[in-house]
Amino acid sequence: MPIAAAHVSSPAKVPTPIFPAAEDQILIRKVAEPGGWLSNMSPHPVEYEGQKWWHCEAMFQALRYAANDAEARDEIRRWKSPMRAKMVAKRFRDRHVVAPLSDADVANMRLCLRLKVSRHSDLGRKLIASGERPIVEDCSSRGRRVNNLFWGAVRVPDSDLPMGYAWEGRNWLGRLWMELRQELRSQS
Ligand SMILES: Nc1nc(O)c(N)c(N[C@@H]2O[C@H](COP(=O)(O)O)[C@@H](O)[C@H]2O)n1
Repeated sequence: MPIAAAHVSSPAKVPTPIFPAAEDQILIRKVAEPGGWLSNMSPHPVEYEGQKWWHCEAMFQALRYAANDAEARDEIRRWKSPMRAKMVAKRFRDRHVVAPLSDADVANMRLCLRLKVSRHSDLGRKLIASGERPIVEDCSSRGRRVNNLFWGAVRVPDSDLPMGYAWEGRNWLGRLWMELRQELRSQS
């Protein structure tokens, strides 16, 4: 599987899907919660092109900047707090070479997850052990913002459904984890 960063492409413009909630789903919320190891904010360092990143969040945010934009990339990379790295990244947003929520952004997120499991093999095993359980980044507490509905999903109450709600969102983070799980399983 090629491990290389992607570059600019256009943001997706399709209606936000609704999908069912499942009893056995794994939720990505806060790092300290059970599905927290799947969050980009979890304290699992990754390495890419000879550089170490404290967590996927910093690397993912930095990949939106050109490889030779050392000012932006180095400033994002130095923060051990993932939220801080994410916030600092916004300072340089007028220099993005990868548009947030674009196909290239998704490809970079895929790269980050692959690097995470390739460096932390226990996470790869845990992922395979999760079987077919749906994985959802639950952004309900953060509201229906475009980025939340893109990387994750929010609960939509529906008393006719067994769980009492459905999900609204593209759930790209959850989908990429499920895609990687499928790949790892086929290799094992
Ligand atoms: N604001 C925020 N707080 C958290 O606790 C989060 N887990 C996230 N989600 C992550 O943010 C990344 C996307 O960044 P952009 O909003 O597109 O800049 C991605 O790693 C999400 O999983 N956000």
